[in-house]
Amino acid sequence: MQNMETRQELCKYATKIVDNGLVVGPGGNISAKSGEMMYLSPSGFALEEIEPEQWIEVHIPTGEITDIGLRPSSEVLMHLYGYRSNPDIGAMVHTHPSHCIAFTLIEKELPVMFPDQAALVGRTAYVPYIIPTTDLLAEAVAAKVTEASSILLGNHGLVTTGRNLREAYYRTQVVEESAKIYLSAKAAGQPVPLTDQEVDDIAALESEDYRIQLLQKMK
Ligand SMILES: C[C@H](O)[C@@H](O)[C@@H](O)C(=O)COP(=O)(O)O
Repeated sequence: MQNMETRQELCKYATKIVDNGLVVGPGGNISAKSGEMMYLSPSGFALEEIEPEQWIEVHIPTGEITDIGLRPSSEVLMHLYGYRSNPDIGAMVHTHPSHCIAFTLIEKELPVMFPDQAALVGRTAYVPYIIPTTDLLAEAVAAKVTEASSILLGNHGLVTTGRNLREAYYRTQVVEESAKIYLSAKAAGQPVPLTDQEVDDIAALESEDYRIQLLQKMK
């Protein structure tokens, strides 16, 4: 079996995603890149039920799928185009977090509100509702993954990217927490986000060390 380490890592984060309520039932799909291959969840599975050998191998340059008798996620194009669009991406996580979806029902642009959000995620992009699983949605997401590591999908969910699964997963958690904070602040009054200058100051501070410290803190 090729790339057992990547497959095991995928199983680990698939379970965390479910345990943290970021999807329910058979929702969501995740992938990780290894060389020219991506390993993607099969379609219709609850993420935590996927066994290491069931992750679907897809050749990123050609889109060729290694046949193991399971269908790849219906969002295969979204993952494929994402890796093609931004070669720095090592993992992609698509979830349906409830506060993110609620946020997109009333707003589009998620403001940057607190330092960990600025440092770990930065600005979140937005794609209006497009029918799931379509080439159109895949193209729209691929156009955003060069400018943002998190993309809210209107009336649908969230896509995050990272250099690895851990980074993409933490970003999912932070964006969901941000949407939750925004919605509770909005219910109480008018949220006051960080200014552009304050966000840029965090980005300037953002030596790799600072990010790594934050990531370790969040372990
Ligand atoms: C409409 C689907 O739920 C879509 O959002 C899809 O991305 C999903 O979450 C699960 O589909 P797969 O099991 O095919 O990955």
